Amino acid sequence: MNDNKRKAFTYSTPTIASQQVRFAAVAAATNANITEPGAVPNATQDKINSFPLTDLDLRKLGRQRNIGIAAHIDSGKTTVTERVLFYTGRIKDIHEVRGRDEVGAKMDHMELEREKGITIQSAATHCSWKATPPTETRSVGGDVAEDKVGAKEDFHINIIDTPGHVDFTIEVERALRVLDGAVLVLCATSGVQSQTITVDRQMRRYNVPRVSFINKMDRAGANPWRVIDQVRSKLKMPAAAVQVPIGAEDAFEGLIDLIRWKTIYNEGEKGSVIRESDEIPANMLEFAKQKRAELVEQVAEVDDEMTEIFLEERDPTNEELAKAIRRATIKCAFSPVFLGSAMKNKGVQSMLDGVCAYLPNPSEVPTVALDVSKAAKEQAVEAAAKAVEAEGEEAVSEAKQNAPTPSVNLLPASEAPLVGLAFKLEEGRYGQLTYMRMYSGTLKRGNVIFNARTGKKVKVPRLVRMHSNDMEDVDSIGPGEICAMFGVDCSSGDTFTDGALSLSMSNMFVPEPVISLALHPKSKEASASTNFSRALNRFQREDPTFRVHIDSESGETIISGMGELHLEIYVERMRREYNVACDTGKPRVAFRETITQSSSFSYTHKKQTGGAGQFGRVMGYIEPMKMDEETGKDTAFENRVMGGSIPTGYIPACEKGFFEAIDKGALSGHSVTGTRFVLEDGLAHSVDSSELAFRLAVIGAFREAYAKAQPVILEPKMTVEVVAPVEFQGAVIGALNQRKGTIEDTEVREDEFTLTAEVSLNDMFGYSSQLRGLTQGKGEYSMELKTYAPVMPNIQKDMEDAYKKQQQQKK
Ligand SMILES: Nc1nc2c(ncn2[C@@H]2O[C@H](COP(=O)(O)OP(=O)(O)OP(=O)(O)O)[C@@H](O)[C@H]2O)c(=O)[nH]1
Repeated sequence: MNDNKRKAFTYSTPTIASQQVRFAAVAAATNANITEPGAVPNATQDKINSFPLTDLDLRKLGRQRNIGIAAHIDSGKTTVTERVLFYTGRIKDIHEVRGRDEVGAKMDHMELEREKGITIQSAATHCSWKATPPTETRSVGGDVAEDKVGAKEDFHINIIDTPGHVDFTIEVERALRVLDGAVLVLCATSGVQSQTITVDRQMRRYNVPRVSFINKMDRAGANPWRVIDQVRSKLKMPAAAVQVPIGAEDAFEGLIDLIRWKTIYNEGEKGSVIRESDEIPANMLEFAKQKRAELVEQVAEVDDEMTEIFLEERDPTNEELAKAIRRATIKCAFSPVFLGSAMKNKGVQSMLDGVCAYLPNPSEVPTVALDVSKAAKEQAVEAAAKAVEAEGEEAVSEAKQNAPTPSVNLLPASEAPLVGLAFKLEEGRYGQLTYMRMYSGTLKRGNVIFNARTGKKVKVPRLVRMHSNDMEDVDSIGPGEICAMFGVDCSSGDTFTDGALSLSMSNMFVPEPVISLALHPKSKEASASTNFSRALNRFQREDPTFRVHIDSESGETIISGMGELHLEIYVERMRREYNVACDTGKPRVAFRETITQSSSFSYTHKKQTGGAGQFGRVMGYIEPMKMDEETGKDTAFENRVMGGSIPTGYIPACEKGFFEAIDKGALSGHSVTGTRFVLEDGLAHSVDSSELAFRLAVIGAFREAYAKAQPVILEPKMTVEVVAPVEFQGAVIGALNQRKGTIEDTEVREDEFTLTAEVSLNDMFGYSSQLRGLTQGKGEYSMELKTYAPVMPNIQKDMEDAYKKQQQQKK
């Protein structure tokens, strides 16, 4: 080991000059579509830049972290969060998830969550933490030091504990959209699981840097090195441990910190006292050296400065190493791995130090907003036209239509114009609670703010900070913070400003529901009561993946969502919170239809019945469309009509017609997805044309084109992951084969195995009770949407025949 100088590790509180450099660096590193502030002459950007970060802002932001805790189901997120709250002094005692004390974890505050022992809604909280920098010693001299951690407040951390179950994936999406960093919790035995892969994908979608925490080091079969290998191979994320465990499984005692080169033991009541020592156990010295070398090598792969040090064959100083880890983590190029056992109260404080040391503060995360002002749009259209001026009129017109909405970079300056994103709504005991992430400016109680989507003004009567379901009133909230407002009417995803600038934060990815069921109140009184519809309205406003519609044929209320558990929870909440007990129909898979090739249309809708006629002619084509990764949308209407052959006033009616037409596909009555409708030309009549005529023309045109575009029926294919004791492996495989599943991977560890298979959702009904029966209740499974794939031709034929018969009967 080299003579590591213990220089003070700064948390690199950014300077104003370094801000500009950072934007460029982070933008390049994360591949984000970011314009460097000031690079384009832009009045809005100039205005934003005229409110630079003050020294006070920088000091505050440097100590601010907004983090999420995300993982596969049951990895221990809630248990970890509970420990964090205890060690930071936010809660006075620890209550276990499904604990015997019947209190339940603080963060699982819904009655249902405590009963089922799962997290359903993400909960927000905040705490203060006196972090020990990775290059400093916890003690003030002496070999062995004791320090009551958390005694002195320092870093301010907002935490969101998210559900692990895939049915509640929107909660994870929402949280990651507004967080600056995350802790990815992994189980030391089960490693990277299916939902870990989903969470990883979501983190990448929003460029969220993460530290990893391998939990459950006390479990039989715990093997952090295998888990780290999986993070590298399955998640393709360079990662290395910054700690080495002392002892394993039952004998897991403590950790060796590979940067500070110290041993760490949790002692005292519930592990709240940390004992540190410079003495590395002799039998571990070689191994620890080897692991530190591995850490340096991994970081050198992704950080230029560390590469140089590596090539010089020099041992980096602790400070150099910690800084390189920080740079690489913020670029999302590396994840430092911490180890511990939340349940046995070990390692959580060091992980928290890691959050403060390696995850970015709000000023280090590029924040892009769309400039939706009229002036900016006009400027963008002009610039787009100018760029293709030489290519002729058609190119100019196309460029004008496709001109992107200009974007600007926000700075989290407290004096800057206010911009905040309402990322989550919750109807609580005291009315609607709107969670906001503040991106710039300061929000004060009593302020009047503007909803960028609706243009409506609202007054903020009450501002609170959340601590699970408890709240604390505050007078103002600064940039980079997370808070909640009371009494502000809006939808999830709305942007709020103070009216000084017309800005909108980009949209959130909303996955489409995969399952639906019919729902009716058990009693006539309940059906007539307003509670039934009030509950459904509330759930829809809170959760964009929960949808309700009335089936036009049966008149039944149909609810759709992300899985059986998702819908089951809402039915249960309806009974408990609204006193409406409901009967449900059999869950049905949300099939879809799509086209497999382009086809053109030229369609005239013409009706001459006495008085005014109807006339509308539309020409163009439909084509397959891929899903937009950012928004999750895969249908679009594109207007390319030039020269006014269809008057612009009729275009919205055409668009309406398209969305009406795709609501029910011609093959099976399921909605049509993956389709773009391009309207190129048409004809109108000065007297007989109307909005209705064009709407009907588009519906007719779509039908004509659809039949020629080789349509197919799609079904959701799921990735199913089963973990069970080895003796049940044969039975589990047999049952999945019967369900026409394709086994993709099996991994056997000492006494349990993990199996991954692809199975149609339609073949998965009743699997949880079957698995319970097959494995004496010891098997667990999780399931998530992998893809939509065409159903087998014979099934498509059966579905088409059944739909035709149903249509004929109606006639
Ligand atoms: N052996 C062991 N068990 C743990 C540890 N941490 C959590 N558990 C247990 O694992 C189970 C799941 O823990 P939770 O904290 O609810 O996990 P979660 O990830 O929040 O679960 P969901 O929110 O339902 O996804 C509980 O029974 C915990 O007691 C640990 O360090 N070691």
